[in-house]
Amino acid sequence: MSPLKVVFVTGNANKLKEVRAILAAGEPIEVESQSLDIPELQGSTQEVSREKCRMAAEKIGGPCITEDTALCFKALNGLPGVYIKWFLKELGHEGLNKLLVGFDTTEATAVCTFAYSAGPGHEPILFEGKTDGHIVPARGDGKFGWDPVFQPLEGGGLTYAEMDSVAKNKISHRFRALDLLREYLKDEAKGAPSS
Ligand SMILES: O=P(O)(O)OP(=O)(O)OP(=O)(O)OC[C@H]1O[C@@H](n2cnc3c(O)ncnc32)[C@H](O)[C@@H]1O
Ligand SMILES: [Mg+2]
Repeated sequence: MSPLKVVFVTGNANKLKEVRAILAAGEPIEVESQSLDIPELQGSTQEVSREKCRMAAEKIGGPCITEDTALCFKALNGLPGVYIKWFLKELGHEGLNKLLVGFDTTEATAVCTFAYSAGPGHEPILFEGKTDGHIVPARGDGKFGWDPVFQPLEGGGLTYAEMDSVAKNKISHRFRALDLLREYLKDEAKGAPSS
C-alpha cells in the first residue's frame, strides 16, 4: 500500500520540520509542503483555523492541512492566544514575561489546532492538542518562537527550547493534535475506494 500523503500549507519552516518528524514515526505519513502565508482572521482558535484552511484549500485547489498555534496565559483569560505571533514579535521573550508581572499565576497552555479540508468547498475538520506549562524567563536555544519561555509541566523542569526535538515531540501540543489527525487520516484511507 502506498503511504498516506498530505499537503501542509504553512509559511513556518520550524512547524514543517516538527510535523514531518512526528508524522514519519509509526505508520509514516508523507508531508508535502506549500509555503503560502494565508491571511488569518480574528476570532477564536477554531474560527481562525477553519477560515485559514478554507482559504488554503481554495488557493491550492485541493485537499490540505493547516495549523494554528496559540499560547494562552491563564492570568490573561487566554490571551495572547492566537495573537501570540504578534505579541512575540513586538515584545520578545522578556516582554511576554513582563505581561505577567503583578498576576499570581504564570500558568499557560500551548494549543495546536490542525485543520483538514478535503478540498475547495469542503468544511474543514479540526484536531486540537494542548500542553500545560508555565511562562518563565528565557532558557535554551531560541530557534523556534516562544520555545525558550514555555516550560511544560511534563518536561522535567526544562523549557521546550532546552529539550531535544525528540523529547519535545513526545509531549508537545503539536504532537497531541497530530495524533488525532493521524487517526482520522488512517480511517479515511481505509474507507476510501482503492485506486
Ligand atoms: O503560516 P503559519 O502556519 O500560520 O505559520 P505562523 O508562523 O504564522 O504560525 P501561527 O500563525 O500559528 O502563529 C504562531 C506563533 O507561535 C510560534 N510557534 C508555533 N509553534 C510553536 C512552538 O511549537 N514553539 C514555539 N513557538 C511556536 C510561531 O513561530 C508564531 O510566532
Ligand atoms: Mg500564521
